[in-house]
Amino acid sequence: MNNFDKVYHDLLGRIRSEGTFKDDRTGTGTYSVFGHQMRFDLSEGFPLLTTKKVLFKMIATELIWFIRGDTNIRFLLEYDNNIWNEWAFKKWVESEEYDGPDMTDFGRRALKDEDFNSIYQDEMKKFKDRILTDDDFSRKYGDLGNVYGKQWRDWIGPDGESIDQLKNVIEAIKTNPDSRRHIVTAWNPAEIDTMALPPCHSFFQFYVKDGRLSLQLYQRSADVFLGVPFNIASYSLLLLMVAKECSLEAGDFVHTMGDAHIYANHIEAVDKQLERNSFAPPSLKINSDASIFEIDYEDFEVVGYESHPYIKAPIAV
Ligand SMILES: Nc1nc(=O)c2c([nH]1)NC[C@@H]1CN(c3ccc(C(=O)N[C@@H](CCC(=O)O)C(=O)O)cc3)CN21
Ligand SMILES: O=c1ccn([C@H]2C[C@H](O)[C@@H](COP(=O)(O)O)O2)c(=O)[nH]1
Repeated sequence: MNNFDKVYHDLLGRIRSEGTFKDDRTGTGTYSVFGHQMRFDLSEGFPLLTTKKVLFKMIATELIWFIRGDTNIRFLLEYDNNIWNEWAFKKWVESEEYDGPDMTDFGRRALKDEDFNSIYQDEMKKFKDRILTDDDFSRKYGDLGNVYGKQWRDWIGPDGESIDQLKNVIEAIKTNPDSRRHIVTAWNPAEIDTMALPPCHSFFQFYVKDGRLSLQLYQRSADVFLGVPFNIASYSLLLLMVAKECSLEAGDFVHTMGDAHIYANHIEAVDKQLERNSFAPPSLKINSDASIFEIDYEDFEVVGYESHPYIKAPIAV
């Protein structure tokens, strides 16, 4: 087993053996542990898991969306990235303007009721088309509130001033590498209620030693089967980009989690994945000298990614 897949399988295995059942906001139910840490040494390759297929395009376009300070799903949909649809859709169907079929609790109902699921799929398709084609509609209902991108790039301070945390942290790494204050936080308590979902990957810190840049993330809540493979690759990609920007080598991505859970309806999928062996990890090339603020999805190249097939599982909304 390669080291990357191994530490991830260790977490799955730990939750399978020690995780206790816990109800959760989505009504799905989870097996959960509190407090877990994984470490990925990026000199060994790029941690895109190989025991199931993980879609790099979804990860890279979401990260570019954060870096641009964008909070509207239109950008994601332009790349056919559908991972945030449900949370924008929820705001739409709960709004005064929505007068279509009742979509209460659509996430869970779509799993249980086939007739409802087909009505839901129709409504979702109409919603996506409108986000892509209708500017006013998209401004109003495509926006997820002041989520990651807004806080990273345009945190509003007490006097209304804009704070660009990402730009500041990169400047500080370059000019004062030994600082212990290289921090970006998406957790803005004053704005949580504007957000479609309070930040899960909430807070990260950089660390420089011997020409190597490391990053540690605190993730308050971790959907270990669907979210975590994305989060690992996303922060590793961010680390590679910031390291390049600062002319440093990429060191370790340290992933610290609070409530690390497997949803009850992912257990079968997890057990299937746990039976698989890994391939050698891929590597990642950035084929451009553009700054992190200008980089495009097309500038990334995943080299040598061999994986087992997808394992489908429903997302808890
Ligand atoms: N319950 C939950 N888990 C999450 O991981 C999560 C949320 N909610 N809400 C916000 C974002 C959205 N994220 C998501 C959403 C969907 C997938 C997902 O379904 N992944 C599939 C393939 C997706 C596709 O093909 O479009 C996978 O197999 O990885 C992953 C991460 C991560 N976050
Ligand atoms: O990047 C992400 C975003 C979300 N998640 C998961 C973690 C939880 O399962 C849900 C959020 O629900 P809360 O009730 O707000 O904790 O989304 C993730 O793993 N990674």
